[in-house]
Amino acid sequence: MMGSAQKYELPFKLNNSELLHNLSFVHGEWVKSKSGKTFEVVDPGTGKPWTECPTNDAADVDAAVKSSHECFESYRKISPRARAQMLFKWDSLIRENKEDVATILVYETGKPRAEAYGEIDYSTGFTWWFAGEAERIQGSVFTPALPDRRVFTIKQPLGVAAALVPWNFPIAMILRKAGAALAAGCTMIVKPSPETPITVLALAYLADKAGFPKGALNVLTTDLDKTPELSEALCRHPLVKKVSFTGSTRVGKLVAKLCADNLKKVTLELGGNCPVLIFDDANIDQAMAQIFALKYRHAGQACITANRIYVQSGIYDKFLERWNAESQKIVVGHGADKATTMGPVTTPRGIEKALALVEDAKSKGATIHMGGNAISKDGGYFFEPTVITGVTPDMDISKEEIFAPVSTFIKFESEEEVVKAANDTSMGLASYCFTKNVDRMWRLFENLEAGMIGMNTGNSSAAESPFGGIKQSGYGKESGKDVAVAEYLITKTGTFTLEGQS
Ligand SMILES: O=CCCC(=O)O
Repeated sequence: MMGSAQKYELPFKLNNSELLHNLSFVHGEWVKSKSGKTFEVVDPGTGKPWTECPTNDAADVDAAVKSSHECFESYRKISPRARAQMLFKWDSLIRENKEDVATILVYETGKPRAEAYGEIDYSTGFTWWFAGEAERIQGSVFTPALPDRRVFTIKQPLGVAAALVPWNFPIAMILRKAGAALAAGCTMIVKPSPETPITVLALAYLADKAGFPKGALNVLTTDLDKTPELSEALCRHPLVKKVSFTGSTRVGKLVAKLCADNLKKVTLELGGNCPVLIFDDANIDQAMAQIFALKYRHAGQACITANRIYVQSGIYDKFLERWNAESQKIVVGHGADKATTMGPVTTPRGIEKALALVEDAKSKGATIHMGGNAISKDGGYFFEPTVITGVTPDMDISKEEIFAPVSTFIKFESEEEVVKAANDTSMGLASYCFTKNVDRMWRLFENLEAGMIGMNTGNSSAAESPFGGIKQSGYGKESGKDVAVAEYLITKTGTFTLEGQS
């Protein structure tokens, strides 16, 4: 690691210290930024920096893109089986280094170790899945209306892709995007979030070890200030043909605008404001277990988390009582502590936003049943598990992504009323419903406006299921059969006129 040993004390020890890199990775080399500037990587559980990474800016983009493009020219011709084998090798190496990768993840995101393991298991689902997908990319052949013609389609990789990824699930987001791109025959440049570059660099190191050629997966790190400049340079570079972004709707619109100038293909996984509908006839144990895990996953910092929990009046009091009792049991602490069941939020901005949302709700008449405050503990960014009732549509907390361990409850009477309320948002990422009435469930599946519907199910993200939203939650699909790899392919149509076939 560059100069960090003297400047910072590493707060953990790895079994395989080779995994730890804090320079950008371009064309198989560990490189500094042209400016030589760096930014600090902070442990959210203590607020202390523990390493630094290059602050790349627009001046660093061309070399990285040219490397990716040079690699693309040969990588596109590698057989799908060879691409699958590299993805499988990458998958095995990540699994072999699971303990260490989890440690880095804990010290970058703050999530508890058990959740870090969970993220790695979830994420290697993508490498495994896309290894399989690589060999199943196929075109078609058919006879059109004109009988002397034959039409065929082939699928070809788009070219260099750029991935702009968030900090909440840095392993899952990289493997979901890079898995699809590399399976398709594209190369990729990743711009990790400033909070989680080291996790991403460890994955790049393992991709290199897995045999991917130089330039197949480049990583350019940068800080918060230079993120817009670096991202814009990537979106505008003529050799970048595709951009995949996961993050806020506000930034997603900027990315779409930048890419629209050159009609680049874009996948946008944007904000969520996901409703949960729990009906009187639901299995309360099932709903509790599923939604509790969903809500408190990574201290509420998931785009598909439960943002608004609607409970029907017949079970409302009982459900709330159980929710409060379970929430009281949460042990908030550093992700590396064995007793911890919920870590800090990842950034101080997360604390500020949660406080502002709670304050706004309170000022508009909501009741705070528990929590509502930051926890001052060891310098970390901790927030109390918080339960709020009496939430109304005019409150910011019911309009915005909370991204903190704050649960909001709303009582409802009828299916019609709750569907209207659930859909009353510009977002459409995921919705969840709990009922044992099959007809109602089917209606909810059809009537809820979201890209993913959990039916008696909380978190349903999986490599084999298409992931993606509608409305202002974005467009395009990641993961799932055919659709995710298709985001990185073009379809070329050939038409052939056949003579002598009477
Ligand atoms: O936060 C967004 C991604 C969460 C997931 O993949 O389940």
